[in-house]
Amino acid sequence: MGIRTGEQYINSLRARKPEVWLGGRKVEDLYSEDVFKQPIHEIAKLYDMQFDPEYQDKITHMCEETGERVNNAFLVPRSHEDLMARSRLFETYARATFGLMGRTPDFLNVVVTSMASNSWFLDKYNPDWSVNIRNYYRHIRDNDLFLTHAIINPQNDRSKASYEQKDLFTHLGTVKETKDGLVVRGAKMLATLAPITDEVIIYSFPGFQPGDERYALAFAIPIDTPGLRIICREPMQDGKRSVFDHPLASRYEEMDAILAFDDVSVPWDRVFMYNNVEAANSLYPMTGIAQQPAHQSGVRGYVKLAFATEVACKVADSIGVDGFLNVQNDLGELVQAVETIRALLRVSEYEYEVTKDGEYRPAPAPLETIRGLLPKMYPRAIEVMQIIGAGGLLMSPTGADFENTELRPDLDKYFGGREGVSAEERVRIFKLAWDLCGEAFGQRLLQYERYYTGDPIRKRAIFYNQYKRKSKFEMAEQALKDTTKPEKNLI
Ligand SMILES: Cc1cc2nc3c(=O)[nH]c(=O)nc-3n(C[C@H](O)[C@H](O)[C@H](O)COP(=O)(O)OP(=O)(O)OC[C@H]3O[C@@H](n4cnc5c(N)ncnc54)[C@H](O)[C@@H]3O)c2cc1C
Ligand SMILES: Nc1c(O)cccc1C(=O)O
Repeated sequence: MGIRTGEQYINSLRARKPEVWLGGRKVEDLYSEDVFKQPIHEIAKLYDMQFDPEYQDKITHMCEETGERVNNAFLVPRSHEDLMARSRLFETYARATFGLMGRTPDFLNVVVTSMASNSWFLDKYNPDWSVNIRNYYRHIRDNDLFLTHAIINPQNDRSKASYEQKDLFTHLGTVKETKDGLVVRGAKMLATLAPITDEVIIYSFPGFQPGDERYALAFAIPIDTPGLRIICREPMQDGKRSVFDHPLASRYEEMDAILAFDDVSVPWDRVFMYNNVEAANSLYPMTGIAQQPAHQSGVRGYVKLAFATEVACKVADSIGVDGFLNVQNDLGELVQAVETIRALLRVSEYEYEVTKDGEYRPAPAPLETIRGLLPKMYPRAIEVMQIIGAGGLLMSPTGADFENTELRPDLDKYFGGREGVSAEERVRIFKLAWDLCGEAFGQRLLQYERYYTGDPIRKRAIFYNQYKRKSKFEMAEQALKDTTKPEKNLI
């Protein structure tokens, strides 16, 4: 089939009945559920872009294996141009959602592409596993599927390993093998957008110890597999708020969920590994599933930071405060942050690596630097927005107020901005800002930037340790050598 339309995505969603729990009840019809309606349409728009002549060649390509048109997320990069083709896809999808939706289909499709194209390392453990992941890649590529993932254990007692938790199956683990496959039980988090996806893939960050065998597993199943329960967090909005009042929260809410597996059967052909601590710990380093998706999240994070910066600038301009030195200093800092991320992305794309199998990967150090900087830069952009918008952020009337003819003259008089900025224009700008910096929706966006890639503190520590392993500290050694020379040799 190859690329599918938004309508095809929606139709397949409507044909499924995953077990989704929301606010204490089972959702009967996902598509009619207010909270999911708009996000479903935002994802559908991305699918439709694949058929739009303006975007088609930017975000899709002809698959060599099938001769069908497929999304660039499924492209195994074999040249610098391929890397840039992916970059164009990431930026096109990110711009379509202002970088506010982190887990658009491209993210996990890139993960699976990387796993499949580097699956050879699994052969030494079980050749079926690498065959399975490659077939799975073909399946999602040729059906243009949308995946969620859950790679973290629920936060129960982080001071203990999985096998030491109160119940052996608090964290997701293998219960038994059958002739048809594995039976798995327990929970995994934090599956963003799970209710409105086609499939879920389970794997884990490295860090397994002996004793963790039953938890060292990776597999993928349809999201409506019997026994899989999707427990949604409290929604950040009810899905009925007006686009005028909540221009972003009403459209880009990404639901997050815990996945509880109640003796779920995973067919053998969907098992990518199990019962193997060494294989599970090798998954990240051997497959590039840190590097390739970091390219997507770097581009998306760049667009999101640039968007937040533009909104902060519009807030300042609309009330005439951007002539003040302190405001210019803060806004200049945000623009420099955006430029820093843009530059890091370009460095990662131009100083690419080529694996021994000829796969092109963006350079890891600049991408890891983005991962280290964005969790500080994005919250700072939000803080600057709050500081510049000040009391006005809390003082926006509603769209309904603007429609009231008795009230309207007062609104036009008291809510107008600087010369040339009408009341409605100023209020609209402030509402954009409030969704980002005041609403629960905006707080989630901030938490996402802090944690989407794991704990930023431990990530930075790993980054430093890798630097230390590689670096010979040559300049420092040279300077030390110079100062140990006898004084007479120094000029
Ligand atoms: C909005 C959002 C969306 C997300 N979407 C997804 C998704 O789609 N799929 C997915 O799989 N994951 C997703 N994540 C989850 C993300 O991967 C985790 O939040 C992240 O890895 C951090 O893990 P944690 O939340 O369990 O925090 P913890 O690991 O529990 O950390 C809690 C605190 O304790 C400290 N801490 C914990 N353990 C240690 C230790 N051993 N040493 C030192 N300090 C420690 C941390 O520094 C931190 O301050 C998402 C997260 C967010 C916030
Ligand atoms: N955060 C990630 C994820 O959830 C899956 C795969 C990779 C990453 C990452 O940031 O490296």
